[in-house]
Amino acid sequence: MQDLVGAITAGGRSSRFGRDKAGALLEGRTLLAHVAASLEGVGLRLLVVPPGRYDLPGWRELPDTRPGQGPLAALEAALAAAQAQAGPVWVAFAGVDMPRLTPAYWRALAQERGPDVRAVQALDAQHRPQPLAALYHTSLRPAVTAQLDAGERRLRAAAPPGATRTVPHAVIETVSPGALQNVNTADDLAALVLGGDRPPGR
Ligand SMILES: Nc1nc2c(ncn2[C@@H]2O[C@H](COP(=O)(O)OP(=O)(O)OP(=O)(O)O)[C@@H](O)[C@H]2O)c(=O)[nH]1
Ligand SMILES: [Mg+2]
Repeated sequence: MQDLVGAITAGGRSSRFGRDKAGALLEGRTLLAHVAASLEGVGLRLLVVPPGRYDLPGWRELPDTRPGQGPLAALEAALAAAQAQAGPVWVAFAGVDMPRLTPAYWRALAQERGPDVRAVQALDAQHRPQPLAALYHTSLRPAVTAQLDAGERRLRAAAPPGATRTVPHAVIETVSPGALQNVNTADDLAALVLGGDRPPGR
């Protein structure tokens, strides 16, 4: 994991959750702390967030270059900073709301990197590629900038169809059960607390 840069995008409004979901507690730790723990082994840690919002030791705060423009804009900022600080490198890009991510999850994705690959994504139970909790190479930054300049805001646009590898859901469930569970609402969190096994609700 040392050769990965970790980036957590944490500038959302949690409008569906009703209060800042990054600070919500699950098993005595915040959701943000759970996600950060999954990336403890990476070489460089970036938190894309409005300045001063969180105190996350070991993580370097990185302000949005296009504040409030969503996770695709946060990915642009992360790829640019990763390239500037570490050169051409893979970025493990996560949201604040996937507390079941683990180092084993990221290792499973990292195994799919290759010379002609620019993004690696997990497939959910419906075989849909998951754009958060995915790997993106810094060489995608110019394409992401062009997409944003053209008005694109969907994170899923970042993964180039011809250069994206996917990891089957069955593999994900074997190495890191429930890793894709995503907390968008209070009910999603309650389901996790109860050990429920809902599909990701993004
Ligand atoms: N840095 C940054 N992160 C963002 C931005 N918008 C959303 N995110 C993050 O993207 C991730 C996934 O977004 P959502 O699950 O929709 O979270 P959200 O936008 O806070 O929640 P809703 O308001 O309910 O959509 C979360 O980790 C958010 O914090 C943004 O403009 N900048
Ligand atoms: Mg979400």
